[in-house]
Amino acid sequence: MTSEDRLAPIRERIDAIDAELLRLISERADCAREVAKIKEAAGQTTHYYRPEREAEILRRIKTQNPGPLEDEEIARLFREIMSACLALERPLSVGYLGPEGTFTQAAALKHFGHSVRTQPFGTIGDIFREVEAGSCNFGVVPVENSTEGVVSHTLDMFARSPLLIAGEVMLRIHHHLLSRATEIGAVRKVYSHQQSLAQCRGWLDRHLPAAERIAVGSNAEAAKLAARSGDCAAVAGEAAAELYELRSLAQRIEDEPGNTTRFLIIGREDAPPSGRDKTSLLLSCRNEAGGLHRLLTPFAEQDISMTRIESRPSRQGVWDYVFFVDVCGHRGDAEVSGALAQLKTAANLYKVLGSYPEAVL
Ligand SMILES: C=C(O[C@@H]1C=C(C(=O)O)C=C[C@H]1O)C(=O)O
Repeated sequence: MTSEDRLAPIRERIDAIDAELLRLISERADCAREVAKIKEAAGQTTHYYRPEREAEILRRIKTQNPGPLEDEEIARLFREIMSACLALERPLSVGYLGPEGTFTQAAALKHFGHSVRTQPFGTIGDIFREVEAGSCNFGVVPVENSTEGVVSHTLDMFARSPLLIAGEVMLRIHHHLLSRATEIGAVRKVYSHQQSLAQCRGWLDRHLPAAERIAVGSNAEAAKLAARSGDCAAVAGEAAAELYELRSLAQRIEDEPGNTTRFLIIGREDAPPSGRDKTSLLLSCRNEAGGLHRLLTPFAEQDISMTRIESRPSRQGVWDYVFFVDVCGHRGDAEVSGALAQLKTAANLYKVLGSYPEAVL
């Protein structure tokens, strides 16, 4: 039997499976449409997106996955199916820190899938404003260990904004050397955001010791500049390569291979409980011995783990600080709401920034 003979029946099976998949996906889309009708009748007209429900579905898919596809891979496929089903009614509009090709755009698509309408904005402040005004349903902003260097700006915006956090996204950041040049030796200038240059310093020292390094506003901006001249390169992500038609001369050039950036989804409301949630808070205490310790004691007493604490100058007094705190659990959970009630009376400043599902993908 030739290999063609052996392939034929397997291909027939694949065709039959595809037909079945198509039928099932269409049936699923019909169900999502029914859900939308019911939500519409109940007066939910701005959007039908339910972050906690999507997180539950993705978690379940991952635990039920029989293989051979990886959990992450199968979840990504279902992510796209849900995104397409949701867009049937009205695609969500999602603002992100642009220009096109930034890691923030990649984070937006990872979280919402490719059927949303993404819209680039020049600054984090613009994204907050557009979501507040209702011209975008959600916004995506980098917050921790960011490659775009805007962590503190995002935190400071929360102090002033009524917006809430509706989700988080973790994105592995891989940097590539992108250029119109055909070989690394031809590169005289390297553009990138200063944090990306810093994250690839070792590689650049070894492979391009003589090239000038130029810091610009974003990696996408760097790719745009690199596209203008044959002896320039950008350190940027894969999306920028495609967008600006650049060759990837070296891949994954970051010095730390585990490099991950965390992004937040901001909206006019946060998310109902999904079973595995986080709550973010903005707090400050009196500037006295043991002040922070007393402030955080309710979490310890209720056995609530804190996943992050970040301090920022309050801008009100020279030595006053505000703290951005993330804890495990939803503000509606008994332990968390008990701790928050105690905290509220002890804190100078107390603001819940939102409860939302832990990142699944
Ligand atoms: C179908 C629903 O609406 C949307 C679509 C979902 C899906 O395709 O599974 C899940 C949650 C919502 O974002 C729902 O609320 O169940």
